[in-house]
Amino acid sequence: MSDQKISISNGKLNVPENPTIPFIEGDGTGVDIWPASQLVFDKAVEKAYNGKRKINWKEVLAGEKAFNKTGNWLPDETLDIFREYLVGIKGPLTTPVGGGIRSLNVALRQILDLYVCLRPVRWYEGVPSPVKNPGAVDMVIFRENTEDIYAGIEFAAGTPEAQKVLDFIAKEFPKEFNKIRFNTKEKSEDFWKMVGATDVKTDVNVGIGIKPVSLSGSTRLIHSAIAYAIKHNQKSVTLVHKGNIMKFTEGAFRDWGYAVAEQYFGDKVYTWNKWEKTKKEKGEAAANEEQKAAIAAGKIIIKDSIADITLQQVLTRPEDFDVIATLNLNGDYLSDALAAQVGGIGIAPGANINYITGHAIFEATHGTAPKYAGQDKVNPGSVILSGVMMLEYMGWQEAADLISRGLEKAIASKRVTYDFHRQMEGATMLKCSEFAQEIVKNM
Ligand SMILES: NC(=O)C1=CN([C@@H]2O[C@H](COP(=O)(O)OP(=O)(O)OC[C@H]3O[C@@H](n4cnc5c(N)ncnc54)[C@H](OP(=O)(O)O)[C@@H]3O)[C@@H](O)[C@H]2O)C=CC1
Ligand SMILES: O=C(O)CCC(=O)C(=O)O
Ligand SMILES: [Mg+2]
Repeated sequence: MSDQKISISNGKLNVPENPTIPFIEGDGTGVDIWPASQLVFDKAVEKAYNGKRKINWKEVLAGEKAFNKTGNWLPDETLDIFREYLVGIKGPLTTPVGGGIRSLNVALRQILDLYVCLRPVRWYEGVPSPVKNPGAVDMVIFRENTEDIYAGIEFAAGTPEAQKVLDFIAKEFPKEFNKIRFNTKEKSEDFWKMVGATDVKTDVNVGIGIKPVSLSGSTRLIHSAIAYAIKHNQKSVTLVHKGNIMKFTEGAFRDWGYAVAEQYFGDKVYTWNKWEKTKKEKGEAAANEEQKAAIAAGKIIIKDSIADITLQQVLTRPEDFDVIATLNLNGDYLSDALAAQVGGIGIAPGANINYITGHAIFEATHGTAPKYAGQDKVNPGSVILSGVMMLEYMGWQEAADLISRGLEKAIASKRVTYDFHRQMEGATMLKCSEFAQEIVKNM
């Protein structure tokens, strides 16, 4: 098949009839999920466009497969191809805990500057859920994808690098240095007894991590979230942060968020920042009246919520949340927690997008689930729905709709993979590949 590239001009994607789309199969359960997903995508495109359109899949390497074949975890060629072809899709990649390589998933997002991690969370009729009213869960998470502690600026305890940073803080910021508990490696025997250990002779003590959060990084993420809320007629955007504790990173994210809303979106939005101002000047009743009028006029409410209570409230009052804009780590936690409410991680899709350059890589929210690798067992729904997001992004809505419908019907007929089967009464358990075929049958 000829090599046709997706391109972008004046902010609009140009998608040829037979676009080449690079994909990464993924580690672990990637070998099961990818072929199942590709089958669904190809059948949907064929059915929607009677063979007039077809995706030309191009495998690119990353993770274990890349390392085994090339000695490199993330070959430059893979990055070049994603740059060149604009839109791609990937399976999960393994990241070891503690030592070893840094996350390839995070590296792809950072190197290609895919600053929005977009994770919609909605319920499909019939999907088993631990909450009473899963239908009320309909949120879209905009997770900042390039900064925060994911920048990976960390120094292991006991290394000369960590010591250098500690020495710098001791010299330049003595007050802050004293806030670092156990800031010296000189410890007496009594000290080690006090922490519950004996016989410890080690230089290892304080590991250091740095959390960069910028005005530019926050602005572009929050701008995208509000623009999305306007385009999709959403009622609110909630800025989720832990700004009471991390004042100049997460607190700044909130303040910059309100500034973005007021500066760029003017009378399309009403912010809680404005509510506070009116309350101070004219009292609470006047502020409430102002907000009520803004809602009646169809304005989007821009509000904020502290991260810990947010994790409770998305469970207890999900109808209060529409679009959520948040920092990288909060977004990671929130997306797995929210996925649980609507059927779990096996059906939670996502996309990494740069809305300016048009680059996008679609990927599941879950990881490699290594204990199930190669068993043809896990739910391919998360990658399949990420593919639905990709088709929508390309403007191939008809193919996207066919897949959504096929998935809904497969679930309604209770023919599902193990994760849904264990929560459903009277369901038939299908393998990963069989569930994909079931979706195709129901398209
Ligand atoms: N973007 C990416 O590529 C990501 C990669 N990772 C990486 O994946 C590896 C494993 O991470 P881990 O924390 O175990 O998280 P995983 O998401 O891989 O797995 C955790 C659990 O989630 C459930 N699960 C995961 N995938 C599916 C699926 N397709 N269908 C049904 N259930 C599923 C399983 O639950 P149960 O046991 O209940 O059946 C599984 O044991 C790590 O190396 C991590 O860094 C993690 C997240 C994202
Ligand atoms: O990169 C990883 O291994 C984990 C990433 C992750 O948890 C996520 O993107 O949600
Ligand atoms: Mg995660």
